[in-house]
Amino acid sequence: MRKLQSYGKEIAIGFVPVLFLFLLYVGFPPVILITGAIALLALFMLARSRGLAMGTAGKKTVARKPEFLTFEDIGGQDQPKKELMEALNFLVNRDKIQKLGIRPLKGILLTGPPGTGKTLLAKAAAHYTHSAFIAASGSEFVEMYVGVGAGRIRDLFKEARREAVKLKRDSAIVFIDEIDGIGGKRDGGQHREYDQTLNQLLTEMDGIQGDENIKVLLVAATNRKELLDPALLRPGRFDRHIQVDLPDKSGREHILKLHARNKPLFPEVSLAKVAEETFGFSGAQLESVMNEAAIYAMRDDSEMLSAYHLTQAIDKVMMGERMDRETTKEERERVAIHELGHAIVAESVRPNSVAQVSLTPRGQALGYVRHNPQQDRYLYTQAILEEQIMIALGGCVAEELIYGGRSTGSRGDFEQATNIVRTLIESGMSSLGIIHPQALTQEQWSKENAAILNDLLDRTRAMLGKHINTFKFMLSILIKEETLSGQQLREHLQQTAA
Ligand SMILES: Nc1ncnc2c1ncn2[C@@H]1O[C@H](COP(=O)(O)OP(=O)(O)OP(=O)(O)O)[C@@H](O)[C@H]1O
Ligand SMILES: [Zn+2]
Repeated sequence: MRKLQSYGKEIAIGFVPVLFLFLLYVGFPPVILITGAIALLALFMLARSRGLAMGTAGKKTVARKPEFLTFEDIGGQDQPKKELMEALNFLVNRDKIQKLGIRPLKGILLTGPPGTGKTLLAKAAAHYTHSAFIAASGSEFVEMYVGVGAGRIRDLFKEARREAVKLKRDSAIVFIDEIDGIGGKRDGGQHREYDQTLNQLLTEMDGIQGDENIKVLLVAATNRKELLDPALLRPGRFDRHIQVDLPDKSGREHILKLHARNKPLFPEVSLAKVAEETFGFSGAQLESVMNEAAIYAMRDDSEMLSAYHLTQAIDKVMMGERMDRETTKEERERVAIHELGHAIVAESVRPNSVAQVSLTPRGQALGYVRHNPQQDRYLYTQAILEEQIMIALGGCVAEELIYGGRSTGSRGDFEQATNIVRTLIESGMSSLGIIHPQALTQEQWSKENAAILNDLLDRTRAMLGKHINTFKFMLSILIKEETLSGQQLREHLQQTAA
């Protein structure tokens, strides 16, 4: 929208000299023309100072008309939406609030992982409260020169009020994404510039200045609340903290449906199934899945998106684009053994959990195991976490069993394993008992990590040792076919067990 408007302005300005020359040519007296031009210029300047021009608060700041983005356009996130609406009702029912002497709401902080819809929530909040909306990112205020950042904050709030006047609204919402860029913890006068910016923000939030008739509400977002300066978190600053998490299964289905609104799908496509298979995806990733699926459909010259296009898109968003890497025969065999290791452990600890083993290189991975959709979990038991570690270790254990040594292909697996070990320790499920994470010394950590991993490596070795023949048999299929279904794997495991 902004683009179009500013082009319009440029075209209009370009037209002025042409008109001038034309009028001169048809015999208009130059004196009248020049007087006219000066008058026009003066009118233009006046209009500008009245705030009819937009977007003066900072280079990248965007001022927009309240967009028609409503809470209904946001998938899942029922709890954050509810909490946000409750908080916003304070803004809507201002008179009532004042009569009861309730302190007006100053700021709402949205916390959560990237791509979960925090920006969308802020926009919907503007629509819900009939407010003007202005957005900026915390990174825009980090400047080399002292005072520039603070000036930009002042301009931003001024701009918000001006925008509200222009749109005849009595409130404005200022949205600052990545607020940790300005509102991070202050460390003893090191960053003077940074301090001034933050102070300015605090002053604006205290609402000392400005047009009292226009209420400005600050909505900010961060992925890392723990980095924020405590001054921002005090009551009367960000009064409401709303956690925006990754969507659960029904949330994912809702988001997929929203992004499928403008896409033709084959009738057999089940978005519920896609939702099942996209455990852990953010809203932004789900949007990407729908978009990539449409691109695959176009490549196939198909007029509609099929279930296959969606499966390909999920793999792409999860693992990266399919790569045509040149790999040697030895490498492919080792990768096959490694992936079979993950798959056989997975089938042993969680029967029916493997969907597919694949030797297709994608993104960083040379091969991968796709697991069947899991249920969303909110609680993990020690047994589940240990099984997950064993599945991660299965790759390197298989390489040891067949080749007598490991390769660099297990780095990611070890990282995953140690992350889960951390969860075990921090949840009081290790020999250290219940321990505060910050009280854990480096030495304790390394020792406990090694103890847990060695124990689980032993258990994984014992488990895979029984399947040497399965490895050899499945390897030949996998090398030939490039993929192996979970069903094929299960049938073979059953036969050898019998
Ligand atoms: N709940 C949702 N419903 C529908 N679409 C969503 C949802 N969450 C994310 N999206 C999609 O992802 C895009 C990015 O979301 P948004 O910018 O709101 O995320 P964010 O939480 O602000 O992320 P970041 O912290 O990275 O700025 C949206 O434009 C939208 O297409
Ligand atoms: Zn692996």
